[in-house]
Amino acid sequence: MLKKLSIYIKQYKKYILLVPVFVFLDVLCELSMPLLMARIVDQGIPAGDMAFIIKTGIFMVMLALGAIFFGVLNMKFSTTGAIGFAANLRSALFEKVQKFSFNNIDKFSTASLVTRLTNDVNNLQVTFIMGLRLLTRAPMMLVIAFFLAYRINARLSIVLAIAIPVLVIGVLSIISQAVKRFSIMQEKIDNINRVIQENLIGIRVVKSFVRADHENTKFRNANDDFTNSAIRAISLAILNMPVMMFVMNAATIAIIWMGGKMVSTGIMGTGELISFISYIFQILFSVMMISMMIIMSARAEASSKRIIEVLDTDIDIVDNPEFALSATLEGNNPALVPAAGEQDCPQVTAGKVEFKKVDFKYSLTGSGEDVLRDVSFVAEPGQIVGIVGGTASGKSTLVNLIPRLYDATAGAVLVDGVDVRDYRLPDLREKIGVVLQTNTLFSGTIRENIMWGNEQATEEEVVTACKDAQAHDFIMSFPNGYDTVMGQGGVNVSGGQKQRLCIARAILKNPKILILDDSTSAVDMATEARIREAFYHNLADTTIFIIAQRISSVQDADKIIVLEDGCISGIGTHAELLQNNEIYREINSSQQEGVLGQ
Ligand SMILES: Nc1ncnc2c1ncn2[C@@H]1O[C@H](COP(=O)(O)OP(=O)(O)OP(=O)(O)O)[C@@H](O)[C@H]1O
Repeated sequence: MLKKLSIYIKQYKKYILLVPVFVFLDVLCELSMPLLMARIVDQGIPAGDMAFIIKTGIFMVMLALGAIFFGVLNMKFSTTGAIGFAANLRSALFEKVQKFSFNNIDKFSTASLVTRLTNDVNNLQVTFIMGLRLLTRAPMMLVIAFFLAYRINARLSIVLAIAIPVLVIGVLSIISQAVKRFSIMQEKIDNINRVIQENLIGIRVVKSFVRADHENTKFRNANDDFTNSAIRAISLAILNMPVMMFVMNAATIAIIWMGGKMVSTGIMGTGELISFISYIFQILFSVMMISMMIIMSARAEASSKRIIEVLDTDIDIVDNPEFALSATLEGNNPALVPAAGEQDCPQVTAGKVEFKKVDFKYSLTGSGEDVLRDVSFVAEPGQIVGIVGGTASGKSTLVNLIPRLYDATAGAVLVDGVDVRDYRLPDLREKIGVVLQTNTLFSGTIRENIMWGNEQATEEEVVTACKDAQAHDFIMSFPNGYDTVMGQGGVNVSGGQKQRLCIARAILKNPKILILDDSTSAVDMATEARIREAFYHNLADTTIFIIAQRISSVQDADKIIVLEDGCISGIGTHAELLQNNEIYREINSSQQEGVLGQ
C-alpha cells in the first residue's frame, strides 16, 4: 500500500529525506541539555564556579535555540512534503475520476468519491505530517535517551530496561483493540458525509417536500452512530494514559529510591540523578508519541485503502489500444501521445449512426435484466430521429451508447461505419453534442458556460448558437447579458432557460451528432417549435436524436423510434407509425385527448 502511494511523493522526496537529518540534530540538542544541567549541579554549584555555570548556561541556551531552529526546519520540510504529497494524490484521484465511465461512477456513488478526494486525502496528509516527524523523532529520542541514561548510570538503567518493555506491551495491547474501533469510526464518518452531501445536493427537494424533520432524524442517527463509535474507540485509547502514568511513576519512584541511595553513598551526583530522571520522561514521552502514531496510522490505513480502491479501479470504457493516448510523464505534466499515428485514428465525418442487434444491461447497479434487447436501426447523416416510449423503456440508455457513456453488452453501435469502441474517446465525443436529462451549468458567466464545449468560438458563433436555442432574447433581457454570472448549478435561471443554455452549449460544439434527451421538457411548445425550426435550417448536416415525451416534439422527425420495454416496437415517420404502430397511436391519442381536454 505504501509503495503504491509513494509515487505521489515524487518531487518532494528531497524534503522528506531532509526531515530525519533535522530531527536528529533537534534530538541531539534537546538531549544534550540534561547532561549540561547535571554538570552545573554536580560541578559548578558545589565548587561555586560562576564562570563555569555561566559558560555552561550559555551553551544550554544555544542548544535550546538550536533545537528550536532544527525543529522549525523539520516541521517546515515535513509539512511541505505532506502537503505536496496530498496535492499530487488529489490530482491523481481527480484525473482518474475524470476517466471513469458512468458504470465506475455508479459503483462508487458521487458522495463517496467526494469524501475520498477530500476527507480521506486530508487524513493521509495529517498522518503524513505527524508521522514524518514523530516516527523519526520518537525512536531516535528513545534510543539516544536510553544510551545517555545508560552512560550516566548503567545499574539504574536496568529499571528502564524493565519499564520500557512493560510499557510497550501494555500500550500495544490497548492499541491493537483501539485500531479496530477506529476503523469502524472511519466508516461512520463516511456515512455522515453521505447524509450531508445527499441532503445538500437535494436541499431544494427536501424543502419542497417539507422533509427537513425526516432529514434531521436521518442525520441525527448517523451522527449518534458516529459519536458512539468514536466514544468506544477513544475510551479505549485513553486507557493508554493511566497505563503510561503508572509505569512512569513506578519507574521514577524506583529510580529515586535506588538513585537516592547512590547519591547518598557518593556513587552518583545529584545532577546526574536529575538528568537521569529527565531522560525517563523523554523515553516515556517517545513511547506515548509512537502509540499515538499507531492510532493515527490505523485511521490513515482505512483512508489509504479507500483511495487505492479508486486509483486501482479498472476503467471499463477505454480507447481502442491501437489508437489510445498514452501519457508520457514529464515532471508533473502528462503529455498525451497517440500510440498510432494521428492520421490512422478513425474520425467522425458524416454522423451516420447504426445500431446492430444491440443488447445492454447495467452490470454493476442494475437488476441484472437486459435494459435494451436486440435494438437495430440506422440514422442517416443529417436526419432528425425522434425516440418515444413509456417511462423506463430504455430511451436514455439507448442514446448513452452513442458517445460511449456505456458500452453495449452485445451487438455493436457504429458511427460512420466504425464501431464506437474503435474510436479514440476524445475523437468520438468531440463530434457528439449531448444535452442530458439532468442539465448541469457551472459557476461562471453565461458566455463561459456556452463556450465550455468550444473555447475557440467567436462571439458571433456564440450568439448564433444561442439564437438557434432560443436563448439569445432572454440572455439579453438580463442587465449583464452574456456576462451574467451563473449561481452554482445555474440557480438564477429557470428550468426552461437552463435547458436552452445547455442546448446552445451543445450546438456551439458544432457536432456531427446532437443528442437531446428530454431536454425541452421545461420549454413551452411554441419556443420548442422555434428550436426545432432552427435545427432544420441551421443544423441540416447534423444527425439529431430527440428523446421526447410529447409527440409534438418529434412528429416532424425524419424517423421516429418507438421503444417498449427495451425493444423497438416500431420505426417510421409520424404518419407511418400512426398507421401501423399501436403503441404510438395510443401515446398520440392520449396526448391529443389531453390537449382537447384543456
Ligand atoms: N445507472 C443505472 N443503473 C442501473 N439501472 C439503471 C441506470 N439507469 C437506468 N437504469 C434502469 O434502466 C431502465 C431504463 O432506464 P432509462 O433511463 O434508459 O429509461 P427512459 O426510457 O429514458 O426513462 P424516462 O423516460 O423515465 O427517462 C430503467 O429500468 C432504469 O431503472
